[in-house]
Amino acid sequence: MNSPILSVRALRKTFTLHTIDGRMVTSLHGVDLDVAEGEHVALAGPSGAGKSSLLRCVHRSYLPDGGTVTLRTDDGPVELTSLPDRDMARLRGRELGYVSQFLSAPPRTGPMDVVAAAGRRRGMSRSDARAAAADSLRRLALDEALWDVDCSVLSGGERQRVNIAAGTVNPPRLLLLDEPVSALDPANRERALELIASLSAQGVAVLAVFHDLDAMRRLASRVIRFSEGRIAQQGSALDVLGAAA
Ligand SMILES: Nc1ncnc2c1ncn2[C@@H]1O[C@H](COP(=O)(O)OP(=O)(O)OP(=O)(O)O)[C@@H](O)[C@H]1O
Repeated sequence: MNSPILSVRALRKTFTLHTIDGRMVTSLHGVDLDVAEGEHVALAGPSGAGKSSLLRCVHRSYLPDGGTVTLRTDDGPVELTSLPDRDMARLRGRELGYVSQFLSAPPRTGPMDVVAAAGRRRGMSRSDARAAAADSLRRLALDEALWDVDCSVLSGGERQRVNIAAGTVNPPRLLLLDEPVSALDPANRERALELIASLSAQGVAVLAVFHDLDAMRRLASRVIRFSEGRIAQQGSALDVLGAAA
């Protein structure tokens, strides 16, 4: 493997459920994984296995309880679990992206502004960001009549396309995807998967959760199967998922 973009070592996350007598739930029991430049790693496994917890710990929307998450950046390796919040916010703009199933857009903001703002955060000029945003929205077939309407009036599938466009415009070095195409109809899902597939050729490292075996088979250079907060198996999509539909 090329020198990894992302190295996760001994990552642990435990939640304390204060409303249920302080019961502890451990979602990650010491996970190790690397993701190389241009590699697309898909996380598989049953509900509750720890897939989203891993993405959130890498993005640091969850603070892990132990272990390290190291991202290779232009300024060298950066250990994310101990990074000051301000530096973390800066990295999230330039180097690390997260696309969930849900779009979170500021009030009274339209798709064009949301996607162009993502391009600006990743260092593009205002005009380049708007041109790239138009390109992405067109590629995902979002009707141009919707580009300036408030995102809150969009359908679930339209919002997901805005989210994918924002996550992939001038893409970051590492992109985390958590069920990004779950609300898309077949034709729009196809466009979104093609866009995501094209990221590898640009050297973008992707760590993704899809509940859709077909998407994993098409996109993943490696599949990691989680079980109860641990890596149970990893290998090619064929090895881990089998050939059956
Ligand atoms: N914020 C939270 N508070 C308490 N428990 C949580 C929290 N987030 C996750 N968990 C618990 O951690 C475990 C792993 O959850 P996680 O969301 O990572 O699983 P997953 O593999 O992504 O599941 P799914 O495929 O259903 O999204 C589950 O038992 C879940 O209830």
